[in-house]
Amino acid sequence: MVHHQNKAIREGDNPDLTAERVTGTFDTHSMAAQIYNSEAHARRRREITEIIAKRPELHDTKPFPFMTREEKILESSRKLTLITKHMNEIIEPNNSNEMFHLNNEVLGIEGHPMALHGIMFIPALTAQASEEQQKKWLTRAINREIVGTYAQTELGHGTNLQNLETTATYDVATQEFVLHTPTITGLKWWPGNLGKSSNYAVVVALMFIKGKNYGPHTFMVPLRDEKTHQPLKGITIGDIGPKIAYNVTDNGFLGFDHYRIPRTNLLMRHTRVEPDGTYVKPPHAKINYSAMVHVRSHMITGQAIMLSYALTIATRYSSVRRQGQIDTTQPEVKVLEYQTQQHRLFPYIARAYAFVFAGAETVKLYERVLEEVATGNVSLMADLHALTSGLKSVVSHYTAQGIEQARMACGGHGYSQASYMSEIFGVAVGGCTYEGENMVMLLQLARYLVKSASLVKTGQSSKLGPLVAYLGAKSDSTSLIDRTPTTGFAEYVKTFQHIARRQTLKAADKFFGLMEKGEKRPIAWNKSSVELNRASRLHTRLYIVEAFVRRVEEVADPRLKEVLTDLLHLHVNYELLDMSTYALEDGFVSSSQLDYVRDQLYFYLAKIRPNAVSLVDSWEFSDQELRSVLGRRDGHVYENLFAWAKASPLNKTDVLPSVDKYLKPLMESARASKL
Ligand SMILES: CCCCCCCCCC/C=C\CCC/C=C/C(=O)SCCNC(=O)CCNC(=O)[C@H](O)C(C)(C)COP(=O)(O)OP(=O)(O)OC[C@H]1O[C@@H](n2cnc3c(N)ncnc32)[C@H](O)[C@@H]1OP(=O)(O)O
Ligand SMILES: Cc1cc2nc3c(=O)[nH]c(=O)nc-3n(C[C@H](O)[C@H](O)[C@H](O)COP(=O)(O)OP(=O)(O)OC[C@H]3O[C@@H](n4cnc5c(N)ncnc54)[C@H](O)[C@@H]3O)c2cc1C
Repeated sequence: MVHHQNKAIREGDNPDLTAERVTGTFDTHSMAAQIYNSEAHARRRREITEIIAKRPELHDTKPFPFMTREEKILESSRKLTLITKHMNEIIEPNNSNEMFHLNNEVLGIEGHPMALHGIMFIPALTAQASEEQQKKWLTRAINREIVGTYAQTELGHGTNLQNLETTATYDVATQEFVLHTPTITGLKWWPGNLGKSSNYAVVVALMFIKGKNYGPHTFMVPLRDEKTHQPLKGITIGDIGPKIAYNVTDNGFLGFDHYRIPRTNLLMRHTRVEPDGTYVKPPHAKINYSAMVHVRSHMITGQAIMLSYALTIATRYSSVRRQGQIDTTQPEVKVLEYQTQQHRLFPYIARAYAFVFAGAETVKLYERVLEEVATGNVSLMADLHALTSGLKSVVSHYTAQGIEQARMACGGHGYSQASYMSEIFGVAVGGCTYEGENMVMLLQLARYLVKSASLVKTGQSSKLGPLVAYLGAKSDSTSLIDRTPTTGFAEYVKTFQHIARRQTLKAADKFFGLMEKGEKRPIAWNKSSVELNRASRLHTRLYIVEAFVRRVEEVADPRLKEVLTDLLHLHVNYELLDMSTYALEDGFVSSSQLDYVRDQLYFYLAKIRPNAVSLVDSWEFSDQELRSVLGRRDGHVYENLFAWAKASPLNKTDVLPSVDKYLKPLMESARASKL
């Protein structure tokens, strides 16, 4: 048997797809180790996939698009129960990476009844509950004796936390907090799994003590009777209805009617209220926002994975789909031969790699900050907040764009739910909104950039943190791209730094200038906000490029290094063209340099072409995880599309009741009236 570099090759596969895999120049298992940050983790992913493949009870009983929402919820609860029962046979206990993979394989991306339990409820209790509180709730939560969510957003307020309407008023006499929803707009609205699944929630409410508003605080709140699952007295609760996607998750509403909880249900790791109502403030005003920072830090990787789902589907399909000719004397070509198709897909393949590398760095920083905050050191919280705010916005935005490009690259079949593209898009695009609407989060990063710009302007560049140190550096007078013999990326990085620096300083100038002219700070901020967000995007895109460069520099295997270097070339040239307005406007890059950048882009599209399928195969998504007929590993698309169509519930009978009831009588009466 021949050992190929691409480990996805199997006998009997579509030969067009096998031919693509044979040309791969690198070992896809080794690339998976880069993507998943260690050989051990990549291997464990494969082992988990194999275990699941052998357990039919963990497979979908029918394709998700053929199920109603109720059926999907039932099916996902069945599988959730099974994986909870057999968890220790499948994954290492408490390994969140393995749990994430297990969920993606078995439950899929549409959510499940305990999605928020793992993503926010447990992280909130871990970071914000005191040790005593953790003994009481965290162990029960980890054991899944109770199911919880994170209830913050309201019908009338999501972004602006200071104006939430839900109040928690301290009653000194009974040592209780009274939770209350004063209006319809104060109903909690959106929290995942709040509607039907959870019996507890970490609720965010404005805390009032003796008439004083202490702002948003987090409380552990029982919602339903633990035995009967009936809502408790004083609680109004339900599902908010179907959404664009993510419909297995019961996003919910919640109202409180003077609902009492003990004082000790305020999460008190960092903040305390004494029995007499004395408030002990936390070491950082935003420390209670930790569950949001947790998701923002991890969702970068989650988004990269969803982008890669779509790219895997589109790249594999483009290798088996033949349409038209390039040379009219030759047979029809694979659509992947078209430069336009390559240009549509390959830069996003590069972005997906860039995002997953940036995501890994973000999680590392998050874990460091989590450890430091636990010991009272809050010095890096602002940096982490700025970084994750920018990354969640930029990455979710390009992920949604990339998925949509991948869908269109599949032509008509991309529009069928057999491709699963619409669900992948719908779930991923939610990331532009949840955990902070993208524009709002870019503005959070902009606050950090403006402060940094002000240090530069006042000659205090030495005080700049490592993420923004480049703002204090001097630019060359022009970019040296194409003017130096070096094949490295230093000139590109310098050019991105120049662009981000110039835009940041310019936007900050606009903001400070407006204030100097007498505008009040918030008005000046609003009038500068488009320019400020441009700076945030450019800063974040620079960070992503740098994270990509750092990773490529670390890679030792020469075959991997070569293909990753090709991808990085593609990435920097594509990004620079995409932001060429900024590069051209002060003459830092000339139009002839941009011609060079364009040529480089086309060169690397062609160079990557033989590795395209191997680059997407390296993510090692199983068919069960992808849930896409078009993206099947074996490339047998057409016969399976036909089988899928035949399985459509509409094809259970030859004549639908709607035809019997309406269309037949309509046609009959039309015929009769002609007589
Ligand atoms: C291996 C595992 C892989 C896992 C992959 C996981 C994938 C995950 C997929 C999940 C899928 C679906 C789940 C969806 C779940 C969704 C949940 C939610 O959406 S929960 C609700 C989220 N809501 C928000 O994000 C609201 C956004 N709004 C805010 O965050 C705030 O209101 C904000 C920040 C806009 C303003 O806050 P506030 O009004 O309090 O601020 P001020 O104006 O008073 O002060 C600003 C000041 O504070 C600093 N700040 C703000 N936040 C933080 C923070 N978190 N940390 C540190 N500092 C913070 C800010 O920088 C300003 O500082 P300044 O010095 O004044 O400039
Ligand atoms: C799939 C999904 C899952 C969710 N899960 C949860 C959950 O589990 N728990 C939870 O509590 N919430 C959850 N949410 C809610 C989510 O966090 C909020 O919808 C999100 O934070 C945005 O807030 P909003 O809806 O109030 O938008 P708005 O703030 O009303 O945004 C509307 C528009 O106003 C703009 N805007 C608002 N404020 C400003 C500003 N200061 N400056 C400039 N522009 C501004 C925005 O950019 C946007 O264009 C979820 C939402 C979704 C879609």
